[in-house]
Parts: sequence; structure tokens; C-alpha cells
Amino acid sequence: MEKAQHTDGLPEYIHIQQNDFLHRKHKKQKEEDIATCDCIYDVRYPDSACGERCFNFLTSTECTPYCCPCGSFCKNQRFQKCEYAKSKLFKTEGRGWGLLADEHIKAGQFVIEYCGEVISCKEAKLRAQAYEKQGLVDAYIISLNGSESIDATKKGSHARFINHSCQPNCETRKWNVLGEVRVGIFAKQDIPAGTEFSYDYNFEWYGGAKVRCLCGAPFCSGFLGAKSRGFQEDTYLWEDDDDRYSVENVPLYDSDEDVPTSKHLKTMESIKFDSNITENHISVKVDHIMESEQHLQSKAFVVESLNSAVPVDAVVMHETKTEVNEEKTLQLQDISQAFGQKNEMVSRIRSNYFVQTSPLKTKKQVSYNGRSKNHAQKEVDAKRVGQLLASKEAQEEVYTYEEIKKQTTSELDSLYNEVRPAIEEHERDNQDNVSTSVAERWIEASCSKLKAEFDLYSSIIKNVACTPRRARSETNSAKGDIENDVKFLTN
Ligand SMILES: C[S@@+](CC[C@H](N)C(=O)[O-])C[C@H]1O[C@@H](n2cnc3c(N)ncnc32)[C@H](O)[C@@H]1O
Repeated sequence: MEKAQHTDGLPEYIHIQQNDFLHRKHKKQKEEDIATCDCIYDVRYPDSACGERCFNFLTSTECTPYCCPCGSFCKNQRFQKCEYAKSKLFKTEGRGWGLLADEHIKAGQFVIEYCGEVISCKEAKLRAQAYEKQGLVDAYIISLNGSESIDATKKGSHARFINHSCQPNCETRKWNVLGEVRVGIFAKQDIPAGTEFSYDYNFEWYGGAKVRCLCGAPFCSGFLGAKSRGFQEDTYLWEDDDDRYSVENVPLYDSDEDVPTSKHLKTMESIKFDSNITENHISVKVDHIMESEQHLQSKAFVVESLNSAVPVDAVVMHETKTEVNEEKTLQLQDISQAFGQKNEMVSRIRSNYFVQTSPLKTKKQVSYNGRSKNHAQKEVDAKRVGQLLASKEAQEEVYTYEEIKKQTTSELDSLYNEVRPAIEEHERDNQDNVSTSVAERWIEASCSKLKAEFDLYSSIIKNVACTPRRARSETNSAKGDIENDVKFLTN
């Protein structure tokens, strides 16, 4: 059933509660594909009718009506029966519209289906480009499987209004419903009424404008898609005298007023994904998204409720945000201090003991999607360190580790050339199109490189700290290269 929505200020779209198949017909479930569970309904235990122990439920498959032994009592037809949680649209500050819980939601509960037009990935790409040209800011295309996407731009359910958070209270899960894969939003935790729903978009960034993430989570990654490879290759470089990654060309905040209350926002790396969620479940296109000028102004988001039944001040963005009590603030300060101290120490070692002080060495030019990137990175000058060590064994140890590091780096680089065509050809589903054997080799090579780097750095630290240095007259610094001299911890 479709009906047009014209809620005040709400952009026009067609509201649907069933996916609309454009490039093919809805699959008809074959009789041999029907999975029948062995649940027996016991009137005393309502959960016996295809509850959490139902075999179909456990395999993320909905029971087929008229084939389920529990008949009309079957509880495992939530997508089919649109058993959504009560929710309400509201206007967020800075992130457009959002969806909030209009009742208490239990962890694991099905919240709503992400409905839209099911299109091929090729069509999704074309549409994304067209939306970019039209200047559409919000992205509604998610990936359904390797070859299809769901576009909720023109038609969709209320799930299209759920915003991204780096610390979400929901996640997407794929379910098999009568032979079709469908995407649902599920609660990751208990969600009190009045709280905004959010999930991690796992956003892939392939170019274009960067959208500042305004989720306000303490460990927010800063931008939508900041964790994706394309974004990282395009954006980050190792700063000169600072132990943190910094965003190239894009100031993290337009002004001091924009700086969110969390001190960690710009220094933290991305949080880990929950491995249970559907991988790469959303590859909302980003090429067309304009960088948001909107600001995160307060911890509790001001909400204009469409239905005045819920008082505006009862609405919160996330529990964590509104519950910034003293204890949490102290914890954050402790973490901040700990990181501060660690960074200070690392910074001291880097700048004083073995890192070049001369201009940044450009590591390499990496091409991604035909665009070249400046990857500047400080590198340890192992040769120079070795020259300053008095013990031959210590020198040799450092040189050996340096050699291993070079080898592992070049192995990884050549492997990247093997993987790159797959990535560039299939921008959206890059991981899906890299064969498992190559992916395994890639992981192995990455681990070897990391280990080699670790071995080299620890060898340098150990030897710099414990080995006597050569007489000044024997070192380069005597020849006027004082600027690059290696200072010793004992000095
Ligand atoms: C699926 S829509 C979500 C609903 C959207 N807010 C609306 O008004 O229709 C995704 C878009 O919402 C905005 N958005 C979602 N989460 C955001 C966040 N954490 N920070 C900034 N913008 C966000 C971005 O423009 C994104 O492309």
C-alpha cells in the first residue's frame, strides 16, 4: 500500500512498506525452498510459536504462512506482517529528519524494514550520479547484496529517516523472507521511548564532498565514511610534529564554536564494527553529498516533534549524550590524560631520538580511482640511527629489521596492484569482488608488514636506549649535520 506523505516541511517521497522491484519481478518462493520449522504451539507459552528457538528464526528466515506448524500464532513473520516498533519522525538539528522510538524498545527487537526501490548496482551508480547533479544532499541508497541496492530516495519506509551514528543503538540485519533478502533495522540495546534510532551506515566514500558527522558520539570518526579506504587515502596524512592524523584540506571544524564537547573527536580512529551486522550493509553513495554546514550545537538535540504527545525535552539523541554525568566526564578526562601522556612520550621519542627533523619525506604517490594522492609520512632513518650506535651488533640488528621492513612493504605494494583492479572496477562492492585467496594474502602481507615495522621500531628504541653511542667525531653530526643528530635517552 502506498500513500504520499506531505508532513510539514518533510521532503516529498512515496511511503511504501514493501520493496518495489524495478529491474525484475519479485521472486516467487518455490515449494522446495520453503523451510518448515518444528515448533509446536503451546497456549501456555506464547514464545513456543516460533520464538527465539525456532529453527527458521535462528537462521534469519521468516516462516512461510500456511506452512508453519504454528499457523496464525507464528511469531516469525515480522517483515511480512510489518510488525514495526512504534516510531515517530522529528526534525533534528543539523542532520535533517530523524526517527525516534515512540515506545520502549527491547534489545534485539525488530524496529522497521528498510524499504525502497530494488535496483541493480549499475542503476544505483547512475542514480547516485544523477542525484549528485540534482544537488541532493541526503543519501538513501543502501547495498542489498553483491548485485542489487535499495534506493529509498523517491520511495521508502520511515527507515529512510534513520540517521547515522558512530555509537549506534541499532544495526541492520538481512533476513530471508519468502525467498527474497530484506533489510531490517534491529535494536542493539534497550532503547527508551523518545530516543532517536541510529545505526552505523558503514558508509563507503568514493570521492566528492565530505559530510561532517554530527552524531556527537564520544568516539565519532568525524566524517561520514571516514573509515572507508577511499576516504582515508584521500584525506589523512601523518602530521609533521604532531602525533595524530589530520584531515587534508578540510578543516575539522569551521570555527571554535563547532568543536564538539568531546575532546576525542578529531584524534580518535574509527571504532570497530560489530561483526554480527551485515557486512557493508550500507554503501550510501557519497559523491553527491554536499559538505554539511550544519553545526552540532548541544549535547541534547532539540526536537520538533510531529506529534505533540511526546514532550520535546524528553527526546534525546543517545543515552550517552544526555547522561554525561560527572562520572562519565571524569572517565573521559582520564582517557584524555592517558592519551595525552602517551602521545607526549611518543612525540618525544619520535622527534628527539630517531625521526628525521628535515622536511617530510613523501612516502609514495598512491593512485585511487584515477586520482593521485599525496601520502606524506615520517619514516625512521634506520641508516642514520645505525651510524650513531657504537656496537656493531646493535647496528646490524637495526639494519636487518630495516631490510625485512623494506621487503614486506614491497610485497604489500605489489599485492595492492593485484587487488586494485577489482576495487576500481567495482567501486561499491570492492570487498565482495576481491577473491578470498587474494584477500587472505593481503591480510597476511599486511600483518607481516606491521610486524616488521614493530620489530624495527622496538629494535631502534632498545638500541638507542641501551647501546653506547659512537664518539661525536665518528658521526655525521661532526660534519655539520647536527640538525639530524640522534639524541640518546641517557643524555
Ligand atoms: C538516510 S538519510 C537519513 C535521513 C535524513 N536525515 C533526512 O532528513 O532525510 C542519510 C542522510 O542524512 C544525513 N545524515 C545522517 N546521519 C548523519 C550524521 N550523523 N551527521 C550528519 N548528517 C547525517 C546525511 O545527509 C545523509 O546523507
